[in-house]
Amino acid sequence: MKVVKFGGTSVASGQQIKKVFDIVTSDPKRKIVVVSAPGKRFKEDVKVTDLLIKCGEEYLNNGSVKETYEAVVNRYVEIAKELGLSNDIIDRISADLQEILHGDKSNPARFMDAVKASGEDNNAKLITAYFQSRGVEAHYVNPKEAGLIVSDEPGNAQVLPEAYENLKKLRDRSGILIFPGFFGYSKDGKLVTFSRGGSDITGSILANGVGAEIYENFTDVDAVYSVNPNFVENPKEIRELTYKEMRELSYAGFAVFHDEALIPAFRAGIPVNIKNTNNPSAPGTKIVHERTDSNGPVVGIASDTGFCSIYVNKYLMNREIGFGRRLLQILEDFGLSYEHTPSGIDDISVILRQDQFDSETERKVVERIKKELEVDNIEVAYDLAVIMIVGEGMRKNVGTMARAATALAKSGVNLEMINQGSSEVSMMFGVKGTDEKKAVQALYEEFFGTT
Ligand SMILES: Nc1ncnc2c1ncn2[C@@H]1O[C@H](COP(=O)(O)OP(=O)(O)O)[C@@H](O)[C@H]1O
Ligand SMILES: N[C@@H](CC(=O)OP(=O)(O)O)C(=O)O
Repeated sequence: MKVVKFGGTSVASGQQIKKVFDIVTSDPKRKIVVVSAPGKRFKEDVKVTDLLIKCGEEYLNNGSVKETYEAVVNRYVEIAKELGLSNDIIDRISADLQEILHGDKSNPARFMDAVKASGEDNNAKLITAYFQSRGVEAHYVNPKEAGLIVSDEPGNAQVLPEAYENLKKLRDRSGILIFPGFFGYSKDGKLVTFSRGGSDITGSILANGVGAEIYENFTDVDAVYSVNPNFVENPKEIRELTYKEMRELSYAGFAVFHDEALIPAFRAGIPVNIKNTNNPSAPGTKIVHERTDSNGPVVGIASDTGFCSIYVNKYLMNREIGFGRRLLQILEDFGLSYEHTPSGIDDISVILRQDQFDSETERKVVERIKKELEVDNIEVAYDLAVIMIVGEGMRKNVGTMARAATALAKSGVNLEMINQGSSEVSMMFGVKGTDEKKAVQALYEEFFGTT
């Protein structure tokens, strides 16, 4: 049995959904189909999830959403028309959205989750109707009824262990099961969404639950490339990656697959195959425990922006027991999560995502660090980019750090910090956000270039 997930671009139009139908029905093992909300049809298009967020926020702020509401419904109307479906399905979708928008708003985060999730939920219903219209036995499955139980963290849910046992029962159902991605239900029955891009997570959970032989994740590229294709033209395709490599790369910016989506598949030893809906015969990229392919030391280069760093310096920091713990405790007291902590003998930097760090929080954090840790110097820097070079081969290869640092220096990029992951599968470079593209291109040329 295979679990197959189709991303937003694969279900963005009637034409795309016809491709989904062909792919699913071409292999009888493709039984469980996870779908996203309609995504972008072209570069400047807006995803239905983003329209829904706008719609929900407008409703919370002023109660008037006519234009945005119509923009959402129109996406489904266009799809239904292209697929030759009757108006019944559109009536169902409009009624559902109206009910959600007129529902309980006393908890805005919960309200927004319900609005967002309707994108995948209604698309799953529409796609089921299309499969049925083509004479195939297909059933829409609601995550509540299937027992996809998650933690009660709106917009950031995590699967709970009991979900897997519940989902196992899907194996016994007949026909093709169409399952909406992106959300589950808390123990007390409240709808909760995963973080953005979370339909990948749903697919992985289902693959684990039903013990699938493979989790196929269909998107709009032929493979995972060794670097973001928006930064380098025709980058090298990656045939095979280990779970560890893919997790590091997706965490660090490879938007093609959600970093949290690897764990459920990894735990059950289920390989993941990333494939292209527009070119399904291409082999795609396989994510496995151990790869046979021997790339060079580096398999991929990922980057992301929006980081800040808190640099702290204190003479004899290395001798002061508990310094690191007390520093991180201060951050924890403010509910701040950190990403990296490169350190030296007398100094340490803590890298955070800056969207959680406003000026008032910065003032209070800096004040406490100065007072409680009696540091010699503290500096906060904003708008950093973090670049990761990743590859299992780095464990055995000497000199990768030197090659990377030299390539960056030659291209005139100033390194703000360096960190080597303890697993030796990744190296992190912090640079100014404005240098991100230049740095990625220099590293790509060094490790994959032909010159
Ligand atoms: N290293 C990479 N390899 C492949 N695609 C990447 C990479 N980094 C970023 N991307 C982007 O990820 C996109 C696919 O992810 P996404 O837009 O979430 O698709 P979907 O709609 O299928 O969920 C690609 O179109 C590409 O622009
Ligand atoms: N539609 C949701 C969930 C998702 O996974 O979408 P996509 O498959 O288009 O990345 C989002 O945009 O976040």
